[in-house]
Amino acid sequence: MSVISIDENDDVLKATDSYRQQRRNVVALYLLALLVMTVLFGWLLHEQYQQEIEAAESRITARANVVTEWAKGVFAQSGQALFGLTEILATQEIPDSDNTQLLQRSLENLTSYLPMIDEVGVFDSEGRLLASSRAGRDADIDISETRFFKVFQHSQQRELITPLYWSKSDQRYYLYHGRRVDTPTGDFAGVAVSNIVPEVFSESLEQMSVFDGESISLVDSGLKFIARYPIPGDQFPVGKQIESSETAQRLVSGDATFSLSAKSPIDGRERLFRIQWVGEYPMLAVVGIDLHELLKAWRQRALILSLVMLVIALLGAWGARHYLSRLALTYQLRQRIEEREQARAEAQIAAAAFQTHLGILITDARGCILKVNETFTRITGYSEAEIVGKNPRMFSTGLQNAAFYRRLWKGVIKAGNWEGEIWSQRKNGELFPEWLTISAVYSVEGTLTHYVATMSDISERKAAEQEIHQLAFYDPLTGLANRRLFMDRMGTALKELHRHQRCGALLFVDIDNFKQINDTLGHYAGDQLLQGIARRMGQMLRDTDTLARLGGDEFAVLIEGIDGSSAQTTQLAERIANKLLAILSEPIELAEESITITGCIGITLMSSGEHNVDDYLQQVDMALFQAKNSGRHTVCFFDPAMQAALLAHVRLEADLHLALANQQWQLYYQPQVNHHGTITGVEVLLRWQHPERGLVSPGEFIPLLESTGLINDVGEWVLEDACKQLVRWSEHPRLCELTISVNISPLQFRDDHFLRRVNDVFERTRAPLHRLKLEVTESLFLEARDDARDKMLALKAQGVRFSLDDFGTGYSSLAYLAQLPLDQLKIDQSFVQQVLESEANAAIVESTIVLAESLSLEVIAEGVETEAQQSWLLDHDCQAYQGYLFGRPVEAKAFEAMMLA
Ligand SMILES: Nc1nc2c(ncn2[C@@H]2O[C@H](COP(=O)(O)O[C@H]3[C@@H](O)[C@H](n4cnc5c(=O)[nH]c(N)nc54)O[C@@H]3COP(=O)(O)O)[C@@H](O)[C@H]2O)c(=O)[nH]1
Repeated sequence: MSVISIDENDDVLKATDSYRQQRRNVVALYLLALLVMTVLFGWLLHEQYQQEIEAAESRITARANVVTEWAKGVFAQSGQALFGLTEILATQEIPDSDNTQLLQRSLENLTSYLPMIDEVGVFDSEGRLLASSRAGRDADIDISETRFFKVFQHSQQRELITPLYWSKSDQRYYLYHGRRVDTPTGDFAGVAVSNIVPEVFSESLEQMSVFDGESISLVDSGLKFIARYPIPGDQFPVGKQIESSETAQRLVSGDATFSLSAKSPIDGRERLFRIQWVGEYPMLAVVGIDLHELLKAWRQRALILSLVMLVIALLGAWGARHYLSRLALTYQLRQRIEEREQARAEAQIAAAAFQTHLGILITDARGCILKVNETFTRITGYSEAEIVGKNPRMFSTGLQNAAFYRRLWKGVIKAGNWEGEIWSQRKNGELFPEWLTISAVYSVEGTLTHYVATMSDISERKAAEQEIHQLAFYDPLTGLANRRLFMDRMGTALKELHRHQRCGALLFVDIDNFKQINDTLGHYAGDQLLQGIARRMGQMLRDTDTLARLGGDEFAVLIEGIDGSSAQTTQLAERIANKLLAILSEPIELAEESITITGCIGITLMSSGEHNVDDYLQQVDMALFQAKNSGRHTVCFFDPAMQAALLAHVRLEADLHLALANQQWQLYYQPQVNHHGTITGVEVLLRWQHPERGLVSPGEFIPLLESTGLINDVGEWVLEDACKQLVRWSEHPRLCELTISVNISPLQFRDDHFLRRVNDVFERTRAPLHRLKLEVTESLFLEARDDARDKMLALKAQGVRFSLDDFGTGYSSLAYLAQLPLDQLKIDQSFVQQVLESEANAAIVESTIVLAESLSLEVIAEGVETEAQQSWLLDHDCQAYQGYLFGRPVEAKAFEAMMLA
């Protein structure tokens, strides 16, 4: 396995890239230098070539000029001779054929001093030969039909030279130079013609010195050779036609002088020619220079330069190659060094890795242990010497079956490795969980060579996981499932329930007065109690049931998988609940005391319906609430009606929050009378004018006001409204004596701000406080008695009076009652209404009246509905009454109307 890091791989790749880049740069540089050198040398050679050509051109131009001038001289000489001859003939008239001898002699004289003229002849106006410088010339010669003659005959042309003309009679070429002869009167008299022989020009050209490869030619207007020098071979072919369309074209286009390169028709050598007309004559001077000869020196220089370039290129190539091979060598060396470094690093890493916190075990392909590391020894307790040569099978614990190992090896063979949790054993026999990975190692050829196993002891981790699991899902005090696990089990149970169409039951168990036990015996005892209860309930329930502690003294039991009707399930759940209550009520030893407790159980049945976990929890909660409300040691099943009531309760509570702001509160007044039947005062009773439900009774909403804390605000409103009423009545002569009794909830009274709020009301209303009576109940004095008493005293000091409401229903300490600043005892209507039927009630009422008398308190009986009841009360010295007999609670207006009627 390679242990080269990604960074190192990057370095290797970078080095390779850099090497390749350098190699490319060197090659590119060399090619660039080669290109520059080639261009430079090429330019140099081209320049030199141009110079050679230009020098040659100027040389042949000068030579052509010389030849031209010279040829012109030849024609000028011929012309002068003819001019002289024709002038003489014009003045002396042309002799007739009979006396031409004189003329012939003249002509002979003429040719003797003009060597370029072979013959001079004179023709008459009919074209017949009159005389010739050549003796014995045939007199019948007639040139009248020649174009040459006709030019003179039909025009005023004075002089004309022909191109090369083949003389049939002489069997040779001539250039004929003719001049018109006129009569003295100026008419056409004939033509004097001189025959110029081409050889004249050849001989003259021979006199010229020419360079190697240079040629000088005279060519007629029909591009036939007249003369040339030098002449290849013995004889020059005068009249040889030159086949050069380019030359012909240039001549036709009117070029008087031009240069061109062409192959010589004479010797076949490539030449640069200078061609120009010889004046006005039908002759061209052509000077050529052999390009091969001309460029000989240039070619030599080009060759030398090319050789130099080749040498430089070769040297450059050699240098570049040398540099590249050095570069390659450096790169290879560097690579080798890096490979060696990497190999060393890998070896170090491998060695370090082998001594890792993981235990490592290496076997050969047959599973024979070859090597283990120190960590392995530390984990298992086996030293390398003890284990090498053995098979790892020795670590198997038997906790994994054969199928497990089959899967394991299948994984190793198929995927090349396997990893997982497995139990192993140490040398001392201790079993421990380990995380094991097994990798198969193959050679380059693909043969299995080794197995490498790494292992880590995960016993601590497992223990920690177990602890975390325990903390997360179990109650640390009782070891029972906690709320989270219970919810989870509920979810699973519901799914099972739906799948198998079974029933289940959910029970909530609550210990009665657990708080008191905690408060009185201490939290340690409370904990012991909870542990004891948990143990007992756990022993009683089946393993398939789930018992959980949800918090505080609240336990939950989940009973699953009940096969049967809902009636059977109900019976079973009830039986279990009763058993639970029974074991709860068994005495338990706590803080060296034997305690007996009771509990309440709420039950809801679960079936495959539409309810979810939350629904069932809500239902069982309600059932428990119901059970608790029904008294101690009770079992209650969830009842949908109960749910509806609770829902209504919840809605009512929501509406209550809006009632004050929406002015939905009203005060009703119920009269209180003395034994004469005179109304002495009223009790104000709160009513809630609900927008949908109509008038709601205080029995429904006062507990809600108390549980929500709204009682303080609403109670303050009642007091303030009552005080305002007192103020209003105090101004009315027939109402000013009335007292008003206001009910004060114990919660309201106990509030820290009660006194301040009441005083604020008094401040705001300025009510006559001696007519205000506050009705308090006995429950006010169950706790924080002194505080209640202090508040009463504070108010009493301002003139406020107190009535003890519902007297007889509580557990008041009479001794303490005596210490309270009370003014009145109010006998509860439950006693009053049964006073005639129940001796016990009558006895209570009687003793209450006596007690009030002994404490110097007034006494009033409430709930008086019949005259018999009033009569009985009067007989027993109760002289104040309240009840439907004297008037139901009514609105202020109705009450006032009744009073004033
Ligand atoms: N803290 C506050 N408590 C209040 C306030 N207003 C009322 N209450 C308390 O609510 C309870 C129920 O009151 P209510 O429904 O108004 O019933 C009162 C009378 O209507 C009823 N009564 C009076 N005479 C008779 C009778 O002859 N027969 C009969 N069946 N009932 C009768 O008794 C209730 C008055 O009781 P009490 O206060 O004990 O004198 C009730 O406990 C009220 O105290 C309030 O503003 N604040």
